[in-house]
Amino acid sequence: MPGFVASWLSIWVCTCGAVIYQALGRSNGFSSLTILLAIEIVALIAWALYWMLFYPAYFTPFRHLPTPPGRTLLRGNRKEVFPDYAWPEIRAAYETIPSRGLVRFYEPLSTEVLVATNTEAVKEMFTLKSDHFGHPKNVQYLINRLTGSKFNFLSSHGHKLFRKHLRPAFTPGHVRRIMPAIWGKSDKMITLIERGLENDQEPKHIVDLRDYIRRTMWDIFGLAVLGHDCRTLENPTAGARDRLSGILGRLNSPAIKWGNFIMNYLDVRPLLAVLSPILERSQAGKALEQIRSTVRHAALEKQAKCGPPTPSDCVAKDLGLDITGISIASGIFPTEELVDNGMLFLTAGPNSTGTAVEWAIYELARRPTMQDRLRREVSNCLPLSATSSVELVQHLQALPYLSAIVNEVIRYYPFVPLSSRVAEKDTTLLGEHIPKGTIMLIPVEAFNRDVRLWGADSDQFNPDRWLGDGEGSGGATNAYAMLSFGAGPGTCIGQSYARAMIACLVAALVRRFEIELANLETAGRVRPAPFMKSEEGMMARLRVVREQ
Ligand code: HEM
Repeated sequence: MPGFVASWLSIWVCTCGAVIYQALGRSNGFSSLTILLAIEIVALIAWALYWMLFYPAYFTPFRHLPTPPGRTLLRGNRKEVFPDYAWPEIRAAYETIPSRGLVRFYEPLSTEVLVATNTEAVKEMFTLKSDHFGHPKNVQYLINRLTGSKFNFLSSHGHKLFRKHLRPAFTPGHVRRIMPAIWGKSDKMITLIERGLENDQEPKHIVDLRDYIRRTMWDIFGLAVLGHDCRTLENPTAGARDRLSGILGRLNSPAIKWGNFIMNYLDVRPLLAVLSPILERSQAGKALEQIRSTVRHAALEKQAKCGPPTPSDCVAKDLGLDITGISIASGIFPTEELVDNGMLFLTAGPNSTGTAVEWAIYELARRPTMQDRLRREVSNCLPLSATSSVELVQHLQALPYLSAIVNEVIRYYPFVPLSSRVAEKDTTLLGEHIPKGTIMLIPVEAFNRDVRLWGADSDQFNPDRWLGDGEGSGGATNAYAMLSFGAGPGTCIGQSYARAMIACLVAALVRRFEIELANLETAGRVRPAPFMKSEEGMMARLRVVREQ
């Protein structure tokens, strides 16, 4: 039973009790309010004892499932009530508790969740019964607040339509067509970094690569999603991008931690709806509103070109290669849905993709031989003196070692290392009865590095696994071994874009610069947040590579 239902129920029962007590005239001088409070406190203690002590030990329907030892009432199976990183303890449970696909785990205050520990459980949840399992309400709320989009509340029918009509904008063939635009922005980034290096008198100039990568990503997404050049590379402080990055960076603030924690027990969405006008006036709200108005403007401009939206009319009007243009050409999305979709792409894409580029740079800086090998491959395809023709740029995507590095970064550094679902109806999983409301955790990082799925070197960063026989699979033995993009009907629709963007930015950087990190020792530290992101970013020392 969800916590908030139980608490409301107990309060309601107690209130009735107090009223009956009062009606029977047995108050003996105590005020009815005192009695009411006393009864409610006793009931809440009884309720807490039941859910924290007796339920996990005797009443849970999952009592036959294995569970990590050493649970405490306050912290559950965690070491802290507010751990900085949620995923390592879940990964440990995955790796150390023998199970047949499900492990029982207790969050602080003994909230019970189930951890999926084999690919069969993931396949059933993500693919075979994807409409039985949705995103938990706190995750939905967070996604909607961060993306400024109502997308996540789509019905499964709405979701199918969304996927069907957007598919043409996400095929590998379409992404190949926009590769030159992605490369153009990557090239611009290199020119600006070089200019910065030339203007600097310091021989040991340190470049904040995170900042360049973020700006480049934002510009690329502006083009890919809206056909709009945000020109953030040229104007570093332009627009809402910086404020939005700041907001995403504060995801582990105490307010968010507390909010998330409380939402495990109480449904506070009505309260948040009341607070909505205040939240909209916050820095985050204003940044999102500014981006939303840019998206709306771009969508309306394209719709105006189109006239009455029938697919054939719109295609003839050349709405561009961007995702919004293609969505309008489908003729099915009303303006506000176009805006919601645009917001989702603009807020979900740049951060995850930019983070993957950072991790690629980190690994290449740690391994100069790997870096040289990649530089040779990229320079053979696209020599420094060559004009970046469309064909050459498109060929980048087919470079085996570059693709191997991109795939390995995505495997080794999943942006969302711990994914979650909630059972939206009574259902079954691996033959277990799963009551509605059960929270499921999917330890993505543990699957991505599982020795049983990837072999003995599963915990090493090794792009070679994606070459030769491993091409396409990385040598993994199961289609559900890599979960960085999710799986099933809700899998990341933007993965071809992500791969193309990571390939272009990494190729452009490595082709032009020999990269060392000034903060090599500390750059690998992960920021406390739900995402796997470096705390400091990549502070690089760059040496320009000259034509031989
Ligand atoms: C390395 C980069 C990326 C990673 C690691 C990533 C990861 C993910 C994951 C794990 C999901 C599934 C979430 C879930 O079901 O819980 C997802 C969904 C999604 N992603 Fe990505 N993503 C990346 C890049 C992108 C890009 C570039 C775009 C847009 C161009 C994008 C757009 C989306 C959308 C629209 C969904 C929702 C799909 C649906 O529900 O049908 N992502 N992404």
